[in-house]
Amino acid sequence: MKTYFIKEIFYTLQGEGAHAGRPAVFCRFSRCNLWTGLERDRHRAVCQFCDTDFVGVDGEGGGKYVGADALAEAVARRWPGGGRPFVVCTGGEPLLQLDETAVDALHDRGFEIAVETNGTQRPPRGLDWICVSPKAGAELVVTSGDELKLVFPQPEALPETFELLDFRSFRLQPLDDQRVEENTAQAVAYCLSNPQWSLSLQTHKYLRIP
Ligand SMILES: C[S@@+](CC[C@H](N)C(=O)[O-])C[C@H]1O[C@@H](n2cnc3c(N)ncnc32)[C@H](O)[C@@H]1O
Ligand SMILES: Nc1nc2[nH]cc(C(=O)O)c2c(=O)[nH]1
Ligand code: SF4
Ligand SMILES: [Mg+2]
Repeated sequence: MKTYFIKEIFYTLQGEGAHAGRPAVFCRFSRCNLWTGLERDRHRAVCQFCDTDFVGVDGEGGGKYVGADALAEAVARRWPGGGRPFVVCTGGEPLLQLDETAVDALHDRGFEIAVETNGTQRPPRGLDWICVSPKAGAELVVTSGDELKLVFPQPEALPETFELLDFRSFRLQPLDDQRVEENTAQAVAYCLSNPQWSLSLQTHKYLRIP
């Protein structure tokens, strides 16, 4: 049986994108192909702006889950009951580990399954919502999906490069770094001039929730 390496599993509101405000269980997979997650490696990573700790399995609800049923049970235990159960698989890069067996196990427990991915790995069949966030310098292999959410600005990944791809919506998410306010103003201006693009705020950071 396959072992899934999970940093943390927690229940909160989806903070970003089209589903912002929706209650969701977050399943954060360990590891990414674009950064080791170690601060000493950040300067030489393909993706240098990551705001997330995805190293190891030591977070709340984290662990090494042996088999898809064990993982899906751990996710299901976090859902309070009622509504349509919703899980957001993120990371790290979830598509390094999330496979069709895990998708089936989550569906068996009634979950609608969303993923947040950097778009460099082919997704398993059956996902209900695919949000791709392209990274400058990383080859994009997922060129269709539900939502394209570009962290902005990335000088080597301009919005124009993506706007003809097969996504149902296009969003700019201001880069959260020391210049987040300028980045946000620039993203607002870009959306106003290019109305194919909408703004995605990381509302959980304003709300101070996980
Ligand atoms: C931590 S990533 C994990 C999923 C996947 N590896 C990816 O990059 O899409 C989750 C989301 O946060 C975004 N993100 C990461 N660091 C960010 C930052 N400093 N500012 C804004 N968004 C950020 C990513 O682009 C992605 O949309
Ligand atoms: N509330 C909340 N919403 C999120 N949407 C995407 C997140 C992520 O880290 O992938 C995230 C997160 O970490 N927290
Ligand atoms: S691809 Fe995603 S998880 Fe990996 S370093 Fe970049 S933002 Fe973080
Ligand atoms: Mg996050």
